[in-house]
Amino acid sequence: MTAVLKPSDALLSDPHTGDLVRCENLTKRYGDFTALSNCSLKVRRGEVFGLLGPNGAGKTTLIRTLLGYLHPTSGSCTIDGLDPADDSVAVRRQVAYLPGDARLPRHMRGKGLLEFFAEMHPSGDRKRSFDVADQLELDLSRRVAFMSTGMRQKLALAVVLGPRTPLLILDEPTANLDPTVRATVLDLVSSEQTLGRTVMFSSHVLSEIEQTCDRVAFLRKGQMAHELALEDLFQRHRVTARRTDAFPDEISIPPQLAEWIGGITQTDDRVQISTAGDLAPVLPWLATLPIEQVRIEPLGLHAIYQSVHLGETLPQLQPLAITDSVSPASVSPTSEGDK
Ligand SMILES: Nc1ncnc2c1ncn2[C@@H]1O[C@H](COP(=O)(O)OP(=O)(O)OP(=O)(O)O)[C@@H](O)[C@H]1O
Repeated sequence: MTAVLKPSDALLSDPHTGDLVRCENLTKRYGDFTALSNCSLKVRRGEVFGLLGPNGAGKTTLIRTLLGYLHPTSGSCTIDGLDPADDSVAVRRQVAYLPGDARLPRHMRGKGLLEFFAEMHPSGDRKRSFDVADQLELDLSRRVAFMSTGMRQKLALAVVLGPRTPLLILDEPTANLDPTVRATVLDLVSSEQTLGRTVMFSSHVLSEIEQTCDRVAFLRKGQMAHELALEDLFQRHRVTARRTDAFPDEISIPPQLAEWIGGITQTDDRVQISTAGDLAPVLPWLATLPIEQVRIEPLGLHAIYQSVHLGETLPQLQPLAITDSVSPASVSPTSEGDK
């Protein structure tokens, strides 16, 4: 399903360019517990930015600090140059926010609720909210109390996608939704970008981030562990092949390919090579290796996520050594150029 919002609906003739969101060394402690530690981040205008991280990594804390619901322990953040700690009302005018645990008045019917929120928000737009509800095939005649969890999520999305704010922050927008509706929500997110809005969203579903985002940040234990442009990810591949008997214990990477080839990992019967960048210069070299049953696959966010989760530090633009599918104990000899 495709969203029907038209570019003519755009409010966003924002003359500014550059970063809409900035965090600098943001730290948030709850008592003795550090939920965010020295996080720095920039979200450019007009991009869809994904926040990834395991449960408890600090995603919601970061989002709520950006909105001024929480005050940083140290460091700073701004939205459109405004500091939410000083000017949270002005910041919230710029942002439509879908919390992970959106609570809606249970006694209201869907229709009345959308009208109410459209009137409440300075940039509210009743028609857009109703359009979104329609695309999500939501029955607005029901009371919130009698809606299923997924229906309430749809209603919350219709509330949040209505106002014409420059920034949209969605905390797990597709939680509790079936696969068809998830796809519609991702289409809606992409439409918002077409309309010129900047979108930040968190999700545990890596394929959604891959499909929708321009850049992604990985939070791990409150720290900004890695940032990645998806364009860069799509240039990374993993070559897996069976070693023939002629395969040497060590192979050397031709110097002219050094910037394309990352880790080489070998087990008894197979070899795995990670690449970054255009495959064209690498293929002729691969063809000279004594290997067979060659498989080349895009690296994918999952492999990166696993590496970040395991605490590896990944270089931004250099080739990656991803070893998630090979037990380090079984690797022999361990790689050349491996991290
Ligand atoms: N009010 C609070 N008081 C104390 N600790 C808190 C509070 N809110 C969050 N935390 C802790 O801060 C850490 C980060 O929580 P946060 O909700 O930001 O994580 P998250 O990445 O959004 O997780 P999830 O993916 O599970 O939603 C967690 O360890 C959590 O227990």
